Amino acid sequence: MNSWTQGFFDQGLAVIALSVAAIALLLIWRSGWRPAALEQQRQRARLNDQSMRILSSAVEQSQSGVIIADCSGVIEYVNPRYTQITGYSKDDAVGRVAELINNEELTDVNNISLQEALLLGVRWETFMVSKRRNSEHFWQQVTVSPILDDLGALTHIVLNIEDISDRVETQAQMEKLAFYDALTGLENRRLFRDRLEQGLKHVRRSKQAMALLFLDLDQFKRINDTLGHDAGDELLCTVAQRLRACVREEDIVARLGGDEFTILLSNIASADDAGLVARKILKSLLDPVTLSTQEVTVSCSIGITVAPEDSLNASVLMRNADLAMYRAKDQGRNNFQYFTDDMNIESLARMSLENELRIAITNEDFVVHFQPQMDLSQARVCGYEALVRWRHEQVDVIPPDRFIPVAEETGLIIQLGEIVLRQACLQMKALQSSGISDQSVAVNLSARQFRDRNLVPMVRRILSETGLAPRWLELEITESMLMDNIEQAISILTELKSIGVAIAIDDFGTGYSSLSYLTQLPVDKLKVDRSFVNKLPDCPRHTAITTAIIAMAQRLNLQVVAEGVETEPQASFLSSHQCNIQQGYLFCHPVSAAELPAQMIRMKSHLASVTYPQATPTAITH
Ligand SMILES: Nc1nc2c(ncn2[C@@H]2O[C@@H]3COP(=O)(O)O[C@H]4[C@@H](O)[C@H](n5cnc6c(=O)[nH]c(N)nc65)O[C@@H]4COP(=O)(O)O[C@H]3[C@H]2O)c(=O)[nH]1
Repeated sequence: MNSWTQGFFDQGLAVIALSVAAIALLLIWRSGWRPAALEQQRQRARLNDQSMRILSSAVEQSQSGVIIADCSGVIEYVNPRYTQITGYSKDDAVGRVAELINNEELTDVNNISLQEALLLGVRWETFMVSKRRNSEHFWQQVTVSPILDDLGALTHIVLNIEDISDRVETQAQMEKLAFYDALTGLENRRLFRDRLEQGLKHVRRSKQAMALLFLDLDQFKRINDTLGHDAGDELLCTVAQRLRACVREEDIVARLGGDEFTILLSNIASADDAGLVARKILKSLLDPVTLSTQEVTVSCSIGITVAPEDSLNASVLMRNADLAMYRAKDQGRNNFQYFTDDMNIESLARMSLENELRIAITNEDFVVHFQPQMDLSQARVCGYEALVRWRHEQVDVIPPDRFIPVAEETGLIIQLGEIVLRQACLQMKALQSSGISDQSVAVNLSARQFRDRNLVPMVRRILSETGLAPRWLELEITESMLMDNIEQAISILTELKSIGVAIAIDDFGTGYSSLSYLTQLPVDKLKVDRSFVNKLPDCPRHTAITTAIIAMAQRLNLQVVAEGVETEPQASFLSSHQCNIQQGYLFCHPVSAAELPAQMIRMKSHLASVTYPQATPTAITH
């Protein structure tokens, strides 16, 4: 081959080679194979793999149970948490139809059915009770998410399951705390009020009657104080059970607090039905209750109001029933009373009395009257009882029986008591300055004052303010005040005695005092109640009681005072039985301080004209 031929041949080969390479490149190009794209594709596949791995490990380790089912609901996958929650393993679940999917009744919180949600391709959520493999029920929150293909057709369904049993339980407990009484398990005031409102709506619609009963246990405080709070709690639980047993399933029984209960009787035929239930309750409560070792009997007072007759307003009905309950208490307890309109009038009058009393206390519109106490053995006045009167603009003078109970209930007695004590001490001090000696003044303490923490400092302060020596002040407390809590009473009395004042027990004989407790009390005087004195000397029972009290006082070295002495035979009987200190209309009515000097002259001449029999003291054998 010549050099040209050789050259031509070489050139031809090179062209062919280039062409082949170009075609090959073209083919490669057309086939889409490019080195960079190939690399990208590989990378994408790697990323896909990686994210699949991440996703599947996230699903595997998820704290929610996950089920993946095909479009017909057949389970293809469940994660370990699902097994943990339900107890069903992968093998148990895969291949089965997820029952949830085929349940056409299921509706989510937004009121859309599961089937509708799957059709629409939207998320669906609900809360439901389900069963674990071991048959235990549990609360679950289920979220269903449909997986659609490019054309929007359903290919798979993903179910997320949360075990919310603990949350539901906590919520239920919180609701219980908010709506139920922790001690008795009965509904509380809040829920009762709600039920009452609901009940009233029903009454308005159906025209059916409904009754509201308000119950308060009689003397519960005494049981609580004497037997302790645990016994009190036990009693309240027993009462709650008995109340529930007296009414129908659909009736509501609630504890408002303390010893107050309410009952809502729905759909009653007539108001008499409520009376029947009240009678049943009174009877059932009278069965004795054994509290630890002690057997007690409890009664209650019940007020009844009826809707729509009395009102269709919840607050009014509550107030009506409360007023009727107080009427039942006033009627001697252990009975029931229906609400009547006059109770409203009474309560309005009481409210206005309370308001006026507040103003009177601010203005100190009170005057203290003094009733002399006579010592018949020495024919002289030995002291006075201070008795408060309210100087009212329109009524002139209001007696204490009308306003002391209101002052006591409202707590105004604390301020009023201080006003009385100050006036009494000032007056006594004035009498002493006018030359009178050997006379003391007795001031009544109410139950609330007696338990007031500031009582002792207040007495001390008034004595120092007025300059009256403590030995000329006597404080009168009633027997029932002592019986409420004997230990506490002893400690208060001991503190009062340490100031140097004397203590008298008023209305003695009306409570249930026994000699054993009387010996423990640091007291100086017993006052025989006027209910015994006024039947002397003819009533054998009252003469027996009076002489027994006098004998008891002597044995305990206590002074004895008879109050309410109205006749000479009463005075003679008492002095012949060694009760020489007497007080009553026979000698003098309670009078203002200004009237006292004139009364003293009158009494002196009275005492000079009568001789009272004096008993020779009998030797007391202990
Ligand atoms: N039938 C009759 N009654 C007589 C006779 N002698 C006195 N009385 C009345 O008997 C009451 C005696 O007072 P009390 O038993 O402590 O009973 C007192 C006392 O419990 C209470 N009270 C009066 N003043 C005060 C006070 O300042 N504080 C407190 N906490 N209570 C007071 O009001 C109650 C009634 O007081 P008053 O109406 O002043 O009634 C007084 C007095 O006027 C009598 O011979 N026959």
